[in-house]
Amino acid sequence: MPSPEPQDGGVVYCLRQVVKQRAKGGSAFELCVPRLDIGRGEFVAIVGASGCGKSTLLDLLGLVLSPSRCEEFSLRAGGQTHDLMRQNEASLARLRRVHLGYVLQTGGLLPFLSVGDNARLPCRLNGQAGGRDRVEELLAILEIEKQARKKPQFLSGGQRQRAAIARALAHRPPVVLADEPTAAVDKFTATKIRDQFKRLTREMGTTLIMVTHDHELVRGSADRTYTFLVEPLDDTLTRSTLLEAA
Ligand SMILES: Nc1ncnc2c1ncn2[C@@H]1O[C@H](COP(=O)(O)OP(=O)(O)OP(=O)(O)O)[C@@H](O)[C@H]1O
Repeated sequence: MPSPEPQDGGVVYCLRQVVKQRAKGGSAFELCVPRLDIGRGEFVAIVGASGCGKSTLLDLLGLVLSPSRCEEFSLRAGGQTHDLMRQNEASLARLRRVHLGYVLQTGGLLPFLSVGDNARLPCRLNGQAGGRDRVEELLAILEIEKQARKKPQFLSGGQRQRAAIARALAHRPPVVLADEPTAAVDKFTATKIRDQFKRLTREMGTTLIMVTHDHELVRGSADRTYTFLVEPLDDTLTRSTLLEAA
């Protein structure tokens, strides 16, 4: 499968002193990312216990949340460096649509579309030609080509996750973000999906950023693993700082 862009080892995300504060009820949470550089084609795992800020970090990287403050927060994609603090909603939406792919915990497929139409949707939204062939190829590699005409509800959990992976990769984004993509399947299936996902993204030169609570799943497989140091600062404020795991 050809790469969409040359693998130049360049940085895709650059974060410096990024802080996101969230408040709920009487308590507040602060995610701190002192420094994070994510390279093209890397498989980066983000691991940690419930509530440590994994989804908050993924939502920042997915341009769904914006930092409360930062020194630098940029994305290199499409041959340009985008200062993410200087984009309006429309340009953030465009960056998301063109350059990012998502796999959600439960697939996030549209129930009224077939698996094939779900997977082709990003290509259609981006006006990309060749989506049909590309999706057929991806479904075959992911061993779900026989499910292409079915609605998601008729698939097993593992098949749904594979369909979500096909959809995330169909428009050849430089970055794919996956939030607990194997949480709903057994260990054997999770390992198989992880390996297929990793192989496909590697072949395409796509950066894969995967959130998981399951350290075992990514140990020895991810290029780098990050985790969090969680510190209660007082009765109402918890700070969680991103650290590279040993
Ligand atoms: N919409 C929100 N508004 C305010 N605070 C929130 C919101 N969503 C999450 N939080 C808080 O932010 C903190 C981090 O939550 P986050 O969902 O990022 O953790 P997580 O590691 O992904 O957890 P889990 O593994 O349970 O999904 C938690 O203290 C949570 O209560």
